[in-house]
Order: sequence, then structure tokens, then C-alpha cells
Amino acid sequence: MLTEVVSSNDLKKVAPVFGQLSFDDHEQVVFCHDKDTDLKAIIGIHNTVLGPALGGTRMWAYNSEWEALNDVLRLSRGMTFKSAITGLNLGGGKAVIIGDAATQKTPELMLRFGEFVHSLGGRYITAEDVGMATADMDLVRSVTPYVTGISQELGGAGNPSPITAYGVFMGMKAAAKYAYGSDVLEDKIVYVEGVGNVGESLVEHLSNEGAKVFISDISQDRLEQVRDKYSATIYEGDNLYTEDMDIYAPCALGATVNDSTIGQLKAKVIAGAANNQLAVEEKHGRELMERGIIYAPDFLINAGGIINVYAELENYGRQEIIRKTENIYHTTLEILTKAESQGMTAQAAAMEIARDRIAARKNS
Ligand SMILES: NC(=O)c1ccc[n+]([C@@H]2O[C@H](COP(=O)([O-])OP(=O)(O)OC[C@H]3O[C@@H](n4cnc5c(N)ncnc54)[C@H](O)[C@@H]3O)[C@@H](O)[C@H]2O)c1
Repeated sequence: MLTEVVSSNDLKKVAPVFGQLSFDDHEQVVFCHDKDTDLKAIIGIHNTVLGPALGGTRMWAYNSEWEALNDVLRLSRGMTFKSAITGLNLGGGKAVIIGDAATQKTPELMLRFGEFVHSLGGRYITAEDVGMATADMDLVRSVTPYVTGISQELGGAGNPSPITAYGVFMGMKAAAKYAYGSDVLEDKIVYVEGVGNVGESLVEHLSNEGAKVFISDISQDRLEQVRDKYSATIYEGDNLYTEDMDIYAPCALGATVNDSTIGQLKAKVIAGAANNQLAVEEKHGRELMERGIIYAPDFLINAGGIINVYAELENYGRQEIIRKTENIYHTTLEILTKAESQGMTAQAAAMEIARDRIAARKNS
């Protein structure tokens, strides 16, 4: 399976790059190293048929370089399909920096990373992802124009996370309409796993709508901050997957829908911001379908952020950003309907539309 998350030991059994599970015809993979700043980064450029490869930079303390490589390949491939299904003229790319953002991210390291991005001449355009903030992108902007997600003071569209959260909220409403016949989320029990930039903003929408929101995070500080601002309860148990809930919203890292969690989940809807929620796309997508769980494909409903940063390249304003993001509601309903009528998973239905758009451009 192309996007399967596997252990470092299993990864070592395949050819290092071209044989990687998620290589999937990547155009270019760039390894970046700088001794002075201890930068170790990998930039994945999956596909540039529709336009330059745009995707955020993630900084994470990976257990091994294999896992970092697997992650960047999975993520950059996902960006290709995200932009394609959202109708943007962008290709798919992503970068990972190996290290702990809390302790190892320095201005010097970010500048050096920016220089590597610049060296690609615009084939890859970066933005923020996990472990990155708008201020980091502002730093990168001082050495390259090939960056989005910069602050409004520098002419950017600002932090993309609130728009991402709004799009997830739209996709969640559409999935709820499909599952429950109504998109009103009042009194629905929603578990938000990960209350970082996007998760917090999603909690705000849910709490405004009167949903019963439970939150989990590995950071106690984040949990308390979010609980104190909105109507949300901190989940105190040790396995949220077994809890009674209507909607599960993964907003931390990917692959949480996997062999061990899928049989425990009681939610009827899965809709969240995390990229690559299905550990093995086809297998777990199908299992969700067989269990009657409505899955709103992640790359479809978390596209608000890329819509927001794309505005910086195309010079469209706030109104158009909101319009495109609200359209996620309609696209989600369309995909769920197509999937059911054609007996395919929602993930596969969304992928098919995205692939068709890329193929049409390639052949034009
Ligand atoms: N920021 C965006 O605009 C955007 C756009 C599209 C997709 N995404 C995806 O959404 C997800 C969240 O992004 P973000 O920008 O909010 O990142 P973030 O770093 O701000 O937040 C992630 C949160 O998840 C928590 N977390 C990490 N591991 C966890 C675990 N095992 N259980 C519970 N919580 C855990 C972290 O403590 C943190 O609070 C990521 O998968 C990201 O790739 C983000």
C-alpha cells in the first residue's frame, strides 16, 4: 500500500528512496544539511503538473531518518491531491525538518532552511505545518520569495490555521448531514484529538454551535488554555477511541485510524484536520465503509489552509478565501454521494476526481 505507515525496521527492508512505500512517482526529493545550524531537512516534490509544489514545513523529533523520509513522501503526495481536488493550480510538495521545534528551532536554522528552499527556484513553495509559526515563515521570507503563510504586515494572508479549521468545520457539517440527516452539531459529542493551532480554532466553532466537545492533547498546557477559553471538557481517560461519541476529529498527527483503533471507534463520523488519517488508505477506508462510519477525506476538508496561502500567490482577498473554503461543504457532500453510489470509499472517490484533473492538465 502506498501510504502505509510502517516501523523503521520494516522501512529498512525497502530501497531507501525510490523503493519507499510512499514514493509514488515523486519528481524530486531533496536532502538538506547544514553543519553549523545542525539543519537536517528533506523536501519532497511530488508532482508539479498543476503548478509549483506548495506545502508546509513540519518540524518533528522523528525516531529515525526513515520515518522522516516516509512522512515527507506521504505528506507531499497528499498535497498534490489536496490542491487538485480543491481546484487550485498548485502541485504537491512538503518539507520536514528533523528535530524538536521547542528546543532545536533557531532563527539561524530557519534561515538556512529558507536558503535551501530558494535554491529550488520556485519549484517548491513552503508554508507552516506542525512545529512552525507565522514568525518562522517571516524569517524564511527574508531569504526567499518562495514562502507563503507569512504575516499580514509582510503582505501575507496570515496564519492559515483558522481557515483550515473553518474548512474542517464545513466538511464535518457536511459529513454529519450525510450521516444524521442534519448538519446542526448542537449536542453532538465531538472528540477533538490535538488542540494546537487548528484544533483550538475548531473547538471554537464547535463550542459556538453548542456541540459537546471533549479535547485531548499530549500538552497539558494546551488543554487547559483551550478549556478555559471555550466550552470544552478535557478528556481524562487513556483511550479516547473507545469512548461514546458522534464525531471523531483527529487534529494532531496522522495514521490514527489504524488496525488497532478502527474496531474500537464508536463514532459515526470522522472529520478532522490531520493529514493522512488513514494508516493504510485503501484498507482502512474500506473498513470504515463496511462499519458504516462516514469518513470525510482529510485532504479534502483540511484544504482551507492551502486556499488561504494560495491567496498570497493569486492576490485574491478574504471574501474569496471564505467562499472557496465554504465550498468544502458542497464538495464533501458530492464526494460522499459519489462514493456511496459507486460502492467506493470516500477517499478513493476524492482521489479519482483529483487524479482526473491532473491527467486532464497533463494531456492538454
Ligand atoms: N495548520 C494548518 O493550516 C494545517 C492545514 C492542513 C492540515 N494540517 C494538519 O492538521 C494537524 C494539526 O496541525 P496544527 O497546525 O494545528 O499543528 P500544531 O502543532 O499547532 O498542533 C498539533 C497539536 O497536536 C498535539 N499532539 C501531538 N501528538 C498528539 C497525540 N498523540 N495526541 C494528542 N495530541 C497530540 C500537539 O501537542 C499540538 O497541540 C496536522 O496533522 C497538520 O498537518 C494543518
